[in-house]
Amino acid sequence: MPAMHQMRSLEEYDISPTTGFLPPEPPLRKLSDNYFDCWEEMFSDFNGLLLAGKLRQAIHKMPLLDHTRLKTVQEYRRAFLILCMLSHSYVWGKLEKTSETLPANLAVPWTGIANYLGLSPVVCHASVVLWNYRLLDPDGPIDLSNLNTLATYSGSLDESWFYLVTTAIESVGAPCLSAMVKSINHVREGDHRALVTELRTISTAMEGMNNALQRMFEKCDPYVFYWKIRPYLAGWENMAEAGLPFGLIYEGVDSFWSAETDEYADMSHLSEGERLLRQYRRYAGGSAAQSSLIAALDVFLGVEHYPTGKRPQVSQQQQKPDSRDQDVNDRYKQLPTPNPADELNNKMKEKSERPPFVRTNRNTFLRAMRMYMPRQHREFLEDLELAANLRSFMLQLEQHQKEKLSTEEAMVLDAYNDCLTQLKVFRDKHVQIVTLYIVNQARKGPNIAHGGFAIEKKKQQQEQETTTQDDDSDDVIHPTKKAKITTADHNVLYPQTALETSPGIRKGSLSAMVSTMFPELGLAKHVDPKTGVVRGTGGTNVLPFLKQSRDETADTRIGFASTSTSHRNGKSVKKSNETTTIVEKPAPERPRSWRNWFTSK
Ligand code: HEM
Repeated sequence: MPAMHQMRSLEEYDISPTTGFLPPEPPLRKLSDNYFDCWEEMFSDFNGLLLAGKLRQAIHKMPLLDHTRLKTVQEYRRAFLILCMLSHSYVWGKLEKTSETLPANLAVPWTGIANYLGLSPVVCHASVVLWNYRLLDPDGPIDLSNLNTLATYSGSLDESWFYLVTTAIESVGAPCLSAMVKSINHVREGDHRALVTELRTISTAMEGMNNALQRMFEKCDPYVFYWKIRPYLAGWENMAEAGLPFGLIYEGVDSFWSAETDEYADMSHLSEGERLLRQYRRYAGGSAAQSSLIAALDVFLGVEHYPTGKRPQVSQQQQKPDSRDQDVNDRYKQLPTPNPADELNNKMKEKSERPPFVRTNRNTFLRAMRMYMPRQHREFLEDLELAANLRSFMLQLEQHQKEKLSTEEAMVLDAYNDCLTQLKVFRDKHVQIVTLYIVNQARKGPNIAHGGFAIEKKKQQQEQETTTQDDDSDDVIHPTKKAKITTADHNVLYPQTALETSPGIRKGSLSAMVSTMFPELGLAKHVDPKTGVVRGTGGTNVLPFLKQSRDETADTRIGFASTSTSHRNGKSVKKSNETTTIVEKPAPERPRSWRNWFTSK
C-alpha cells in the first residue's frame, strides 16, 4: 500500500480555518512606508486619469521603485493589487490603442512582487477578489451586507459587486477547507459517523456558495460587465486579435534570468529580434477559474476534468450525444509557455507539455489556472491531490451490493452525493451566468458606438473586401502573406469582446517587426473567423468547456445512493439512482399588494 501523504496544517498553506483562502485580517488599505507614496497616489487617481486619457503619461513620470523595501506579505499583496490595477489600465486604456509594452516602472516591481507571492505579473483572482475588499463595519461579517472593494477598473458599483460576490463565495465556502482535511483523516480511521458530519458541513457551505453566486444578478449588470469591466481583466495570451500576438513586452524584465540558478544567461549569441522576443510575456487574464476553493472541492471529491471535447465515455447508461470527442476549438491543448521564444525551443516545449497535475485534472486550461494562484494555495492543492482518499473510498463502497451497505456507509454515500449535487448546482448556475453575461452580450453587440466593435467590424469587413482585391495596401502586416486584412480605424479598446476575429498587427509596431522575423510564431494562433466561438478571458471556448465541467461533476455521483429526501433551508432534495433534483417548496401565500408585485417582478 502506498505511504499516506501527510498534509501540513492549513496555516502553513496560508489558509485560515475561519476565512479560508481569504486572509484572516482584511487587506491593507495603504502602504505605510512613505517611499511608496507615489504608487498610493496613482492608485487613488487612476480611474480619473484613465477617463481623462492621461494615465499613460502620468505613469511615464513615475519613478522605478525598489519593491524589496516592502516588508510584510500584506504589503506585498497591497502592492500587487496596485500594480495589477495600474498595469492593466495602462495596457488597455480607455478609447486608446492597446499598448504593446509595459514600462519598466510597472513591469520590474510587478514581476518581482509576483515572484515573491508565487504568482505571475497579471491580474488574477487573488488580487481582485482575495486581497481587494474592506469591511464596512470592521467587527461585522465578511458577507455582502458588509463589504466594499478597494479598487475597480471601471469605477462602477457593478464591478465592485462582481468582485464582492466572489469574495462572499470564498468566505461562505471557508469551512469546507478544514472539513476536507478532517474527512481525509476520518476515511483513514474508518470513522464513518464523523465523516458524514464533515461532508454535511461541506454541502451546507456549498449551498451557501450557490446562494451567494445567485446574487450576481442583483447588482452586476451583464452589459456593464461585458463592455465596461471584462476588457480590463483580459491578459495577453491568445490576444492576437487585440494586437498582442506575442503577448506584452515587459520592459526591463527578460527571460535570461533563471530562477533556478539565479543567474543571467549570456545573450551575445542572440540577434536583436531574439532579444526583443525574449521580453514578451504571455499570461491569461483574470478569471474565477483561478479560485483555489472550487479547485480544492474538485480534488477532494475526485471530480475529474478532461480536455474539452475529449471526455471518455463514463458508462453505457451515461452516454450522451454531447460535445464529446468533437473538435471544439480548444486553444489549450498544451500548457502555454509564458515567453513565446520558448516555443521555438523544443526542449522547453517538451517540458511545458509535461502535465504537473494529472491525478484529477487533465484539462490543460484548469491546470494552467493553478499557475495564477498564490504559491501556498497551489501547494495546498498539490498536497491535497496526493492525500485525497474520499473518491477511492466511495468507489469501494459502490462495489458492494446496495443491500450490503451498513446504515452508516449508506449515509456516507448520500452525504458524498449531496456535495456533488451542490457542486453541480454551482456549475449549472455558472453556465446560466456566463450565457447571460458573455454569450448573449457578445451576440447583441454594444448599445452605443463607443463600444466600438459592432460598427467598426462592419466597416472593417467592407474594407477587407476592397483590400483583398488591392494587394498593394499595407495597412496591416500579415506575416504568412496569405491574406491582407486592414484594421481601418479598428477600435482596439475591446477587441477581446469580438465574436469572430482576425489578428490585426499595427504597421510599424514592435509586433509587426517581430512577426516578420519569426513568421512561425503568433499568427499560428489565427482564429478561423467562421467559428463564431465565444472565448473566456483565459481563451477557452466558453460554453462547451463549462458544460463539460458541469457534466463531469454530475457523473461523479455514485449511482445507487439510497432514495431519500432530506430537508435543507426550505428546499427538499430528492435523490434517486440517476438524478438529484432540488424541489422548491411552494412559497407561503403572501397578501397581495403592489409592493409584492413589484418585488416579484
Ligand atoms: C459574472 C460572473 C461570471 C462570469 C461572466 C464568469 C465567466 C467565466 C468564464 C468565461 C469561464 C471560462 C474560463 C475562462 O476562459 O475564463 C469561467 C470559469 C470558471 N468560473 Fe466563472 N464567471 C463568473 C463568476 C464566477 C464566480 C463568482 C465564480 C466563483 C468562484 C466562478 C468560478 C469559475 C470557475 C471555478 C471556473 C472554471 C470552470 C469550472 O470549474 O467549471 N465564476 N467563468
